[in-house]
Amino acid sequence: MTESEKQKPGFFSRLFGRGTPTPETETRPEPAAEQAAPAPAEESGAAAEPAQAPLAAPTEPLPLAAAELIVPSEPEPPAPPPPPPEPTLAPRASEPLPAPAPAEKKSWWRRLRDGLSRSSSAISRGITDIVLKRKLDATTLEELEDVLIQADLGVDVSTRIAAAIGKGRFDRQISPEEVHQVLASEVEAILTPVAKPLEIDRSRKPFVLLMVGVNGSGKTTTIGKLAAKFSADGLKVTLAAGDTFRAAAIEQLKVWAERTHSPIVAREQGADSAGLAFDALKTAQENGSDVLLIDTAGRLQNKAQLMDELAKVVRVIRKIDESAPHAVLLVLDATVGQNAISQTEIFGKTAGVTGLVMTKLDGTARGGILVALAAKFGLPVHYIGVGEGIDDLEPFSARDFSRAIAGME
Ligand SMILES: Nc1nc2c(ncn2[C@@H]2O[C@H](COP(=O)(O)OP(=O)(O)OP(=O)(O)O)[C@@H](O)[C@H]2O)c(=O)[nH]1
Repeated sequence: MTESEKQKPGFFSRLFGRGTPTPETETRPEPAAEQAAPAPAEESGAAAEPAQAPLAAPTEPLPLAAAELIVPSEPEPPAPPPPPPEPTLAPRASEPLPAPAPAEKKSWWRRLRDGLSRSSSAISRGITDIVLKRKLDATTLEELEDVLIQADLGVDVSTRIAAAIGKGRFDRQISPEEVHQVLASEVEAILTPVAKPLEIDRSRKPFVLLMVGVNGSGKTTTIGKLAAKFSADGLKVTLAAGDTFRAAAIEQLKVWAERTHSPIVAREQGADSAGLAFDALKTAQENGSDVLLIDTAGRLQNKAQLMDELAKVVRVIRKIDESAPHAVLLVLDATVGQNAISQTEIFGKTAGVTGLVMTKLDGTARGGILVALAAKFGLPVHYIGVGEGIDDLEPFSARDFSRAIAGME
């Protein structure tokens, strides 16, 4: 273990949401990585090309200055403390203790509904405060619009929804439920065109999925969750630890590889990620994988370098399969709110993004950003994440999301 890894004791707890790592996991040598190591792509000339070739068509010059991508998102106010536990009567010594209820696994709808509760309660509170007091008029509608803007739905979407609420109801006293209904159906109408499942083309062997996104957006975790899903569907998956910038990202992916019994191609920190992707594609072809999931670095300190690196990864894997990558998924962290718009703009134009995954919708009041993104870019939304667990990622459903964010049961 390197010094830098030793200094990151919180990594495994972050990954699993619990205690310290098992020693085997940390120290286990990675056979697939060793097998992959002898044929570095840069030595084969693959990586020696100039970095200017287009990453994916259509490519355009970078639209924004590097500094814009670096802008940290405004810190979100912390979640309110949980309510104090209900007082309970201690059982008398003579009474048998009730058997502990088996921990019931929450349905996806419940997890989604609970996950989005910070977003939905902020909206619901705002709506109730406004419509219970007054009839619907221009001022009320403007206030409703403000509530939606504050929940990160964006100005255009909020104006559209406020107009729909006002339609035929002007000068009437309306109920919060009526507003929730309109909100849910307007949001669903915006989201339905983008709610598209990720199709794995089985004729591509492997189907190459490039995962992009800024540091900490949840890329590596999402790769792990996708690997688990694909494996459960009977697909053979290979992982490529292409975020060679961070030792922790490589280790994290190795853990997911172990958990999902997937081969992994990994190298030491600082290795050339394009060379690694090249080796990974070769390995995935040789081992008969159906899907190759490639992790990438997402550091923002130097945007041009980041994009060059992504371009190089694509150029190099196209030496083996010119149709690859078959999908480029941008992973976005919902908690960054409006910052997700500039991330989508930049990665969309320079990395040939074909679809989105939004993570961390749990515990944020900014879930409305997904609606703003859908309205602005129309990019397919394939999956959403509402937690760190292996099952906390599901295909995106416009209806479920719109009902959850509107606070409906
Ligand atoms: N609450 C919550 N946490 C998540 C979700 N998805 C990922 N995370 C956590 O977000 C943190 C960052 O995730 P990573 O997968 O390391 O992000 P990354 O984009 O690979 O980041 P780098 O490795 O730094 O490039 C981890 O602690 C994950 O467990 C989610 O849907 N909900």
